[in-house]
Amino acid sequence: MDHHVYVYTTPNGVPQESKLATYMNRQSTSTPVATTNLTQSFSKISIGSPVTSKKVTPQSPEFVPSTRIVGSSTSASPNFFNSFPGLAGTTPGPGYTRGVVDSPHSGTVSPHLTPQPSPPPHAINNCSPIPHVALEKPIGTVAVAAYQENVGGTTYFYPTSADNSITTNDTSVPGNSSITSGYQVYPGTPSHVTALKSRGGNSSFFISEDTRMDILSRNALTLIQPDPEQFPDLPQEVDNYHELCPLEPIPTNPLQKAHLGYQASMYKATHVKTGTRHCLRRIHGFRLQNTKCMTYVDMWKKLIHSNIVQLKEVFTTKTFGDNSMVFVYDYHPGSETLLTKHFSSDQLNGYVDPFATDPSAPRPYSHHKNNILRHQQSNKLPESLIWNYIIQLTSALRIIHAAGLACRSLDPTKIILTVGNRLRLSCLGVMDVIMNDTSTATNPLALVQHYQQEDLTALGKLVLALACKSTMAVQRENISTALEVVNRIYTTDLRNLIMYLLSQQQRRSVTDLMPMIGARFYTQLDNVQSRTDVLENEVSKEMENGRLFRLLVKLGTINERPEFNMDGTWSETGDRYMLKLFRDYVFHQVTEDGRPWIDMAHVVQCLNKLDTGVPEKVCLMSRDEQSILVVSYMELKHCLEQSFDEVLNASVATDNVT
Ligand SMILES: Nc1ncnc2c1ncn2[C@@H]1O[C@H](COP(=O)(O)OP(=O)(O)OP(=O)(O)O)[C@@H](O)[C@H]1O
Repeated sequence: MDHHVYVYTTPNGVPQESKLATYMNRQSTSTPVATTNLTQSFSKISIGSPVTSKKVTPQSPEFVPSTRIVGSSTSASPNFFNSFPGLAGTTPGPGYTRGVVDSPHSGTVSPHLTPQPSPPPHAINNCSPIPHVALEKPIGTVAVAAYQENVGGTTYFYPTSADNSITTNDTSVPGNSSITSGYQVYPGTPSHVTALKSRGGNSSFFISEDTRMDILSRNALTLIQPDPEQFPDLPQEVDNYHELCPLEPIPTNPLQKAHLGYQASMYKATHVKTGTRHCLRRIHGFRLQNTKCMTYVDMWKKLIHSNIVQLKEVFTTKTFGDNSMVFVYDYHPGSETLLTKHFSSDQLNGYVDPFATDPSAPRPYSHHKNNILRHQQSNKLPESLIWNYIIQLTSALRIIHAAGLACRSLDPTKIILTVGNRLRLSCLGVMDVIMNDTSTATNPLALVQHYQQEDLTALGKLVLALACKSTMAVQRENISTALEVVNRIYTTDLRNLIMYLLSQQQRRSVTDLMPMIGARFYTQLDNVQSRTDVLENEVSKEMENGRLFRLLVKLGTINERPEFNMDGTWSETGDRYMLKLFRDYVFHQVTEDGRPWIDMAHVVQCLNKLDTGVPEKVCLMSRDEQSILVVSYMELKHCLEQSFDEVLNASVATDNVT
């Protein structure tokens, strides 16, 4: 059967029952919408294939009768674009403004198009001008009244409106004649980030595998719930928090004291109102005698810094079956303490604390010392890492001391580490409440200053312990050996810093440490900024992906919708029919021998053009390959927005009823 005879038998060239007819009806009845913004913004920049507004006449050289186009597409190997070089690619040539009638047949097979190669990167970036309009708003320019003309028995459809006159886009700075990128698209890894590739950069269009895995595991930890059989005694709700999940085995042995004689346990919990996760540090069996210490709690709550775990609130509760004091902090999933990271004995690697061997054993002292030295030389932490920690710790101490507070818990078990060696002080404010001595002291200021000096001594011990990879190294009897180890295997700067911190003769200050750190600050700053560059690039990729996701949600909401407002053909007619063909064009093309043709660049480019609504035209083929619609992305975008709004409005109306 000759499809074309059937197609063109009706008076206006379109069978009234056809999908195209319903589409054309929409065109003729649609109210032209405001054209100012976009046309103005398009007015200055020319694109590669300007679409002129001249009326097409039968004599026009580019006026190719639709029968030829359709006929070419019916062959086993239609090679549509190749047959008409002027139509190759997604952009029809100049003046190609007609629409070709649709067949009423709705085939189920994908149209056989000769897939075009992936758009080159420069094409992705610069193909079409980008109208700087809010992408979430319906496009405001497409006034698409249909014009039809019968020439020699063939009916041609083409828009008669502003659509055709839109050729340019002024996105440039006044006086600047450069053409900006055609539409929103991820422009590829910036060269300065490519240079950082070895340090975590990534050239894919998706988030890097390392970052993805980090985020995935942190998300999983954030959402993890305890097995109720394993923790039958966990309360359902404690104050404003629920979904409690222990972060460590709950101590059962009363002799197992963690905080000045009090047992302590840690939980992840969810705030009932905000839904945010927090970390609860519970001090078991603690009765608050004096509320004066709450002044310190308020001071701690105000302290915000990238190297401290912020204290959110403190409350007492009997929900655990005792008098417990609970300190609520930010939750940092996947943290591990400095102790577990660097000081735990690692049986697999054969790590044993060299200082732990009994110095009183019947061996010469020098033999023991040589053992330690040999051991440290092969196991030492990189000095750059130790300075990295020093910078972060002093950075935290600086603002703590400046706020008139003291850390009082500078201990490897109270410092947590997360990805990228980020370090945070995790137990702030607890000592001020438990000891409660700052509130009863006659001279609280002097007491705080005393504790600040203790912080600096604790910092010296911590650095020494890190340098020796041993918590035993800071014991009185080991200190001289430990310092000798530092002297032998690290720089004098590190030894001097430790000596300064451990010396009790002078009044020390955290600001005195800054010149000792010296130019290492610059190294740290460089590392942090480089990491920011890499992460910013990851964000920019995901920003584009998120935008495309929203677009796909809209398309998915419309395409193949079984019925809408009791209309079973809604998604197959009118604007939606174009969107269906567009979906086929983007996702369902097949090669000449029928294999699916999958090209991400094609998908991304098409979606980006749709999102922006560029004036560029696209040829959409019906599934039976009998007809072709030539529409602009601008028109497609208009259809998408209008159809989605229809569904959205209906959903709101339904919500109101129910
Ligand atoms: N703010 C936090 N967010 C997430 N996890 C944390 C947070 N603070 C601590 N943790 C984790 O909770 C666990 C217990 O922390 P805690 O401070 O009690 O250390 P600890 O080594 O058990 O010390 P202690 O022996 O004094 O109880 C550790 O694995 C730590 O990484």
